Amino acid sequence: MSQLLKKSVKLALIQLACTADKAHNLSHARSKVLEATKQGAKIVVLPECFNSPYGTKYFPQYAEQLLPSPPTEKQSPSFHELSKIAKEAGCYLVGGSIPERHGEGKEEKLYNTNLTFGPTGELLATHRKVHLFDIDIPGKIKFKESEVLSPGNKVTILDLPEYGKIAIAICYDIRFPELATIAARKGAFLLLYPGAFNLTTGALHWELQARARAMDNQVYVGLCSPARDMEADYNAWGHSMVVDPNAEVLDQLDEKEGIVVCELKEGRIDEVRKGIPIYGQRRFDVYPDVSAGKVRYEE
Ligand SMILES: NC(=O)CCC(=O)C(=O)O
Repeated sequence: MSQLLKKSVKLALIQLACTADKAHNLSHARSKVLEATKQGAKIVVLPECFNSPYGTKYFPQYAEQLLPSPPTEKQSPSFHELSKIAKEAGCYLVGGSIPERHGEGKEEKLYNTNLTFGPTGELLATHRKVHLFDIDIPGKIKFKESEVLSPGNKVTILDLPEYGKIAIAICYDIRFPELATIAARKGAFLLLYPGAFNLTTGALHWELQARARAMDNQVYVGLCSPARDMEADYNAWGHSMVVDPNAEVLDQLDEKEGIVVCELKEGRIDEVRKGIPIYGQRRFDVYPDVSAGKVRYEE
């Protein structure tokens, strides 16, 4: 069996206390990433909307232009700061997400976009949230990202030469197991979701979704939330966590700011898949319509 994870690696999830002050969020993110890499982390993840409040009214105000790439400092301070942080810390930096503005006038669109940088500061991948968070649970929570955001249209998988492939998606994307399954079938050892669940759905589904994606695909899963702020319009669930390929929670935070650092072990995926060998037992002859088919993805 081929090793999906070529060598053990430490993953850090930074549950950042995000504020309305973008410059502060960026410098705070820098100090937390450096703290994580001092603990040996080589892959570091920031939360969804880590440099702005989370809410449809905030997205236009905080949006940055990313294309054509590279943007200028003025067009995207976050792009430049994340690139510098990745280089200074010498890590793969999965930069949570930021609101992105693309196009002008009637053509203008906003996206919820992840930027991922490599240890020399180069941009490795972008992922625009594919499934927008539109829900309405009477008396509990109503949220409609699609009022202001447009969806992305690809599965995002990237190859980290020393370790193997990882996949990135954003928050509500986790509810659509197809993205995860496609990424795992294409060889990802780790599925990462910067995300900001809330007090209603977080309690119900956050851990369940993380463990389900790990169990279905027998890969590592990391969910990285902002810290909870009860003064903010949107109260994030927190509980950033790492789940192993056997769907066991390796570590998780509570709702406060913090860092989770976990070692992802070479050989663990193979061990789990050997014990419960669903990978070799699929019956695509019975359900050919759910095989990967024509999927738009980027490596
Ligand atoms: N930011 C989000 O996409 C939130 C998703 C969420 O809370 C959920 O229940 O799903």
